[in-house]
Amino acid sequence: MATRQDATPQAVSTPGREKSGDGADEDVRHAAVRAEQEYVTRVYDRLDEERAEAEAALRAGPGEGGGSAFSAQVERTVVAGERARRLSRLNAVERGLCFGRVDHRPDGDGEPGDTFYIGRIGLRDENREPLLIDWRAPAARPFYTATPGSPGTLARRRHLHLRGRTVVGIDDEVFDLDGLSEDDRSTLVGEAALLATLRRGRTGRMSDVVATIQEEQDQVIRAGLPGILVVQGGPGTGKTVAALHRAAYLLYTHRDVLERRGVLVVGPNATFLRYIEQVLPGLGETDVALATVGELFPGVRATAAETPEVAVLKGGLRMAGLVEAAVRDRQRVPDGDLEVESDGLTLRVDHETCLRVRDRARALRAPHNVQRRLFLHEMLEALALNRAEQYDRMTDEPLEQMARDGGLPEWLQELIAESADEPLLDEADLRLAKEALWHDPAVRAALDGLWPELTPGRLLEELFADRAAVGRAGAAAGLEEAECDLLVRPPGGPWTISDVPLLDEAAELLGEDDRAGRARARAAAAERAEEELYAREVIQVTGLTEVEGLDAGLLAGRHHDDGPPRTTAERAAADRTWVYGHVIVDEAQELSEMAWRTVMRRIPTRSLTVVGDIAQTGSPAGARSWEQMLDRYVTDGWREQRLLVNYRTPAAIMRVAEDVLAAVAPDQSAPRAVRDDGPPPVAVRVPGEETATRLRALVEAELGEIAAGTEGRLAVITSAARHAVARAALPDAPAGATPEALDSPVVVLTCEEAKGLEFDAVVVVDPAGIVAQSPRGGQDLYVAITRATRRLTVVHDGDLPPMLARLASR
Ligand SMILES: Nc1ncnc2c1ncn2[C@@H]1O[C@H](COP(=O)(O)OP(=O)(O)OP(=O)(O)O)[C@@H](O)[C@H]1O
Repeated sequence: MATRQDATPQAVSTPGREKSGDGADEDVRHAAVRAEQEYVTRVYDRLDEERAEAEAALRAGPGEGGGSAFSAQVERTVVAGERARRLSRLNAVERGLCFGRVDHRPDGDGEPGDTFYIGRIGLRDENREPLLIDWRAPAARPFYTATPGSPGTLARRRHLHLRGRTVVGIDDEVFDLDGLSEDDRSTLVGEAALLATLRRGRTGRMSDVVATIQEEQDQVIRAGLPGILVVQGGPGTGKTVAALHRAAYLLYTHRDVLERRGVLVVGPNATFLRYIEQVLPGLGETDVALATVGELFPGVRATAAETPEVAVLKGGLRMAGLVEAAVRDRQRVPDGDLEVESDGLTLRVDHETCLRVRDRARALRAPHNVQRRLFLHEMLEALALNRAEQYDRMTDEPLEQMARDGGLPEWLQELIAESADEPLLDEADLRLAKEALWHDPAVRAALDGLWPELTPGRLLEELFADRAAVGRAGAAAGLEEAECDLLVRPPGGPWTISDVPLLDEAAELLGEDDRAGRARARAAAAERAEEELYAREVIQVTGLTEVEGLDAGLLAGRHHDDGPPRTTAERAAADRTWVYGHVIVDEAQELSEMAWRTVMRRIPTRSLTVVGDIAQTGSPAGARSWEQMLDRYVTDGWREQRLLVNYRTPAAIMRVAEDVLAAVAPDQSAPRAVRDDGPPPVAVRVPGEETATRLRALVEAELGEIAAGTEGRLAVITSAARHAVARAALPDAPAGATPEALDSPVVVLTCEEAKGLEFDAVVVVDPAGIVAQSPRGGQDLYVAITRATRRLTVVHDGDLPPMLARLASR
């Protein structure tokens, strides 16, 4: 495990050279920057050439090639897609293209050591010599892993700071002074690259940290693909950032598998996904599907939450039993015989036969909608036979009477006796009879009533609207009566996040209904034609537009609202049964047991990265331990990697957070803060009736502090009780998980909505209310406090909760 020293690079400078302001030192710095500028200019020139080549290739279109018309079409589509993706990657890496350099020690034979430049993508010069090493390549690894204690073969690591294409600073860490050439030794400069990065103002979007990845994070990023890797770490330890870099790294190293199967990142809410979505293109990757749990069921976008009681109930594993029982409850037999009026006859199937047919259908190891086909066939057969018997009787009875009365000639009597042993209907007659019955609305309604074709939506909607049905299924699943009451609701309401795993469960048990199957077949047929069209569009768009102006989203096909899906990620997101190559779950502590079932269905290979912090669990249905959630899915366990250093929150604020954590989860420990800057956090007592005016003034003042010369962001994080007051006080600030929330200088959020985000200044309103509303007594307050990167103010009415005693009052 990395120590703090391991995780924080130590700037080592040549004695006498580290002080700025020294004229000789400035000369050295300028000379070094000039030399690096020359190299960086070469790298950008190469990038421009590659872009021009990629653009020209896309414009020219693929060659004719041999093969059938269809295979040529497929080939053209694939080639155009590849080229479009390449161009989109080249466009996405413009900012900070080259950010590092490593100098290896000379080898034993006195040969000078290798020097490599590290960047967002790999580039080669015209002689195919490496100009820039992709950050994910093995040759780049020492850039991230070398520490003063174990430098490996590195003599020096250099960070390059770029503004646009200009080198504006360099920062050296020397591991072996003797390993550097005389020239290199004379141009050493030092500056803390990491801390400089961490002090940047927040922009409302997460940025990548590819230039300053720390050793313990690097272990997460480059861990092997198979199995479950749990990344447990306190707030601000870079879990999200490491997980996203891991997605990019895995796509680079296992491209063959992952490009075909895709990578899914599951996040806590839509705002969070917007917050992180820019990171991957910056890392040269665009092939990742992002979704919340509420979006894992295609066609549903659930955002509404349940009350805590219902969320706990619907999140528990007993719901799997409930859904199963609800499905069985829709496989019925009449209390007595089945009787259906058809064509003037009362057709009848006796109760025993109904039971037998139902049991035979149930015994089929198939989902409900498939079992239904067997049920229908056998019931139609029973009805057809009954109808034939009735017709038979109608003709036979008068004849028999006539025979008894002696009114039939002998030859006719013999014929009747001979036909008595023959089946009433031969195979062809039976088929026709079943078909005819199936077209009779009365028969169809009767059979549909016994074993309906169900969609997951219909099953659950009808279940929750029917207290008696909930009671029957609930009893089978071990629910109390009061719990059944909680589940009942009128039909027609929106799906909630907790419903999504139940819909998924139902879909598994129901199987595809015919309509969905037909729609899918149509979509598949349309898809081929559409892909061809897409390729043509891309070429056309490129022909018409400057390459810089191309929408990377379009080229990558990530987001568009019309037409069938285009990329692997999009196809995967539209297909409930899609099996991903790897799944990353962020803020994973929030997932319920039922949500885990849904996620695990998407990844039967169990190649997962699970990222979270048990100490931050806010959802009442969320995890109390990783064992609770994961053990049942693996036989040979899972690996855990802990991140222990907080890169976000300054030490003074973290001390307050530690007190909160000690009070609410004494068994958990907070991460160590790497930053020790910023003013001390404060508490401001504001009587309830003055909250609106004072909050407005306070926010103004805070904005003045953080926005000076930067693009600072501020969040007001409130208890549910004070949310409306805060919104009224700040009418111009967006509230909640809206798209504008990330772009606005001020936003009003609940603790739940603030999950995973960060802001330069945080104003926490009503800490006592937040503690009271946390299902486990204060985790929400811990989350709220640790969103701050620079300033924290806590606004309270009555007494401060004792866990905040450390705050200075203002
Ligand atoms: N190696 C690094 N270099 C620069 N910045 C970093 C590094 N690691 C993390 N950070 C920054 O620290 C902040 C916190 O990172 P991140 O959001 O990934 O943490 P987290 O562990 O997911 O936090 P939480 O659990 O609170 O959501 C981000 O601004 C991130 O860019």
